[in-house]
Amino acid sequence: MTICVVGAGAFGTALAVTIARADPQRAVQLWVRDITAETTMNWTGESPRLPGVKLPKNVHVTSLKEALDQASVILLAVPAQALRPFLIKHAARLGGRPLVACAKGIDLETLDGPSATIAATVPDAIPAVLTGPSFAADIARGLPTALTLACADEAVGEMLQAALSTPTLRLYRTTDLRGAELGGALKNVMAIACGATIGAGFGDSARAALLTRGYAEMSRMALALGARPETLAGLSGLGDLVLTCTSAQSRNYRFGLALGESRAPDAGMTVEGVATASAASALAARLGIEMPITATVAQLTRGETTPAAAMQDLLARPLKEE
Ligand SMILES: NC(=O)C1=CN([C@@H]2O[C@H](COP(=O)(O)OP(=O)(O)OC[C@H]3O[C@@H](n4cnc5c(N)ncnc54)[C@H](O)[C@@H]3O)[C@@H](O)[C@H]2O)C=CC1
Ligand SMILES: O=C(CO)COP(=O)(O)O
Repeated sequence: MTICVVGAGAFGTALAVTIARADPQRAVQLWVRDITAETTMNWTGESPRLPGVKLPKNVHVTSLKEALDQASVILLAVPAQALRPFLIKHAARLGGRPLVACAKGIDLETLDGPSATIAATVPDAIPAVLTGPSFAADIARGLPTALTLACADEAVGEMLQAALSTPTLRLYRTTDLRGAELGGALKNVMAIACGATIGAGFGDSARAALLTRGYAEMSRMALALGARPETLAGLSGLGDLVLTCTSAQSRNYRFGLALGESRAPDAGMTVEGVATASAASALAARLGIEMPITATVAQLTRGETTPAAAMQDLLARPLKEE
């Protein structure tokens, strides 16, 4: 099986590295969008997004479009808002095989998750999703990690699970694409909320409340869209929520922390929760469901409120049953 990973950022590189290490006989293509990126990575032997992680010999960095044609499985590790443009641009080269979305977000323009985006742009591909609690740096260091592989086609799901699991990266399987991808997308929004809460000095109890009520919001949206509750309770939902809302390794959490501390966030980071907060708010309005934390994070990221005012508004909401 020929595996091609699209996007040589932190996550794409970590996946390519761990898959390649597991079987030195297997060539893994790591696709970058231009020759400059290809030359730089071949020269340095690493990705600028994952410094210090040397690429094994069987990872081949390439910008050749033919690498897409030749792959039997393609992992899509570009940011969520870049996924649809990438798929539209290369649709003719991507059909007829599994496309595994690794991005965690909701498209701001269509309000679709990655699997619906694949279905809409490359209708004859088999959409799959790889998601769950994992920092790229941890995967690349070979630390133990467990993720969710979602694919509606059970046989293809089993094939992908076997092909992408490694001795340190353990994949669990589900057919609930919607639930898996929504957990991954929405936990980023909650991580911004939790970071802002800690940054503003509201304390660990407030964070636990936000994490828990955030989980209720995630489940509400996912169930409204046909997801299964057990998916939300699994690695891709609760698992990733806990990781991202409690670790300063998370860029979404750090972005929130900066907002809470009234300082500028680090520049140039991929922070999926920013666009996804607005997309999820719009989707909640379309579905007619309440997602107050998500709406608050959307306002925060657009500069329409402050952490202090946001917390006051959340606390002042009408009292209700849990
Ligand atoms: N970094 C992490 O620990 C994890 C990230 N993810 C998810 O993976 C996705 C990507 O994140 P990172 O790799 O961390 O971001 P990153 O910012 O490190 O890298 C993104 C990469 O995508 C490339 N890219 C953007 N548009 C492209 C296009 N049209 N064609 C080819 N390449 C393109 C960029 O050049 C960059 O190298 C996000 O949705 C993130 O939520 C998921 C799990 C862990
Ligand atoms: O998705 C992740 C962990 O599972 C990575 O989180 P960040 O994008 O917030 O760094």
